[in-house]
Amino acid sequence: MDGTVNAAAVRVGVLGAKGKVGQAICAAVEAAADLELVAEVDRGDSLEDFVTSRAEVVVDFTHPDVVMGNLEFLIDHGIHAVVGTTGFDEARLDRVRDLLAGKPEVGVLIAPNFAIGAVLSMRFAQAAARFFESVEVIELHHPNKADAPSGTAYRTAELIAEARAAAGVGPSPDATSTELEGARGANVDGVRVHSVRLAGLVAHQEVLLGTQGETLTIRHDSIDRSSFAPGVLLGVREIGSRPGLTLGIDPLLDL
Ligand SMILES: NC(=O)C1=CN([C@@H]2O[C@H](COP(=O)(O)OP(=O)(O)OC[C@H]3O[C@@H](n4cnc5c(N)ncnc54)[C@H](OP(=O)(O)O)[C@@H]3O)[C@@H](O)[C@H]2O)C=CC1
Ligand SMILES: O=C(O)C1=N[C@H](C(=O)O)C[C@H](O)C1
Repeated sequence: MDGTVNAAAVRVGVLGAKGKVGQAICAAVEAAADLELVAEVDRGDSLEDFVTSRAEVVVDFTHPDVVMGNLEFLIDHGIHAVVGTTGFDEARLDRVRDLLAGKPEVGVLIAPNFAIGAVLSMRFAQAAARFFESVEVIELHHPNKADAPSGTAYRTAELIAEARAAAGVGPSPDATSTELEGARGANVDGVRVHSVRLAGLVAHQEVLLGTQGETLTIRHDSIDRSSFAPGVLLGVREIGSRPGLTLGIDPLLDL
């Protein structure tokens, strides 16, 4: 919002603009010559700001409790959405599909992780999953994170489980017969997912795979929230030509 006018620039709004990721996205949009930051909305502001500012695409990094209402508003007003906020299960995705059915020209991109390394690490884990007897996921985040496990870990576990099922690989061996509740983590489609919350961290994940005489660790670290910006900007540039629901940035990267 520096007053420079580029008539061809995509008009971008940010929801959760004062949040940790929202601030990084606002800075990245402002630095991009082909994008114009036209609205910054946070708690207490009105979603109508996106209408009055004629935003074409809105980026949402808010909270799982409010993101569905935001999407309802944006789709209803014909505004494309790029969503990083977590908390999307199948029921929520179906609801978004229903909303889009009434506005077929609108595009919504929902991605559990916009960092290129995280996207690749999920792919690597998916590819490796069928070759190892055992697999567990450990995600490590800053202590202000609202949800556990992370959306990325949840999706990683789903992809691993799908790959193992398709290859006919059985469950990871585990002889545990007594345990303190929670000691073995959450069970996502048969894959154990462990959540660490630690001051000083940003967003990190390890996929541990093990089989006879060897282990493989696939680790990704977002050491700064700017890691999410290139993927988000790619989504902002592309979503106008991708009506309907797009899940993950993989198709935008030709993965
Ligand atoms: N897909 C991805 O690549 C990534 C996804 N995320 C996800 O993004 C989300 C946000 O993360 P993060 O930035 O760390 O969280 P923050 O809490 O730092 O930021 C969220 C912001 O949204 C604001 N907010 C809350 N409710 C509303 C509302 N109804 N309308 C407008 N603004 C609102 C918050 O205000 P207040 O502080 O007053 O509550 C806050 O400023 C999380 O779900 C997180 O998991 C995070 C990183 C990467
Ligand atoms: O809350 C965060 O910080 C992050 N949330 C996303 C998730 O839940 O996977 C993406 C990344 O891990 C950072």
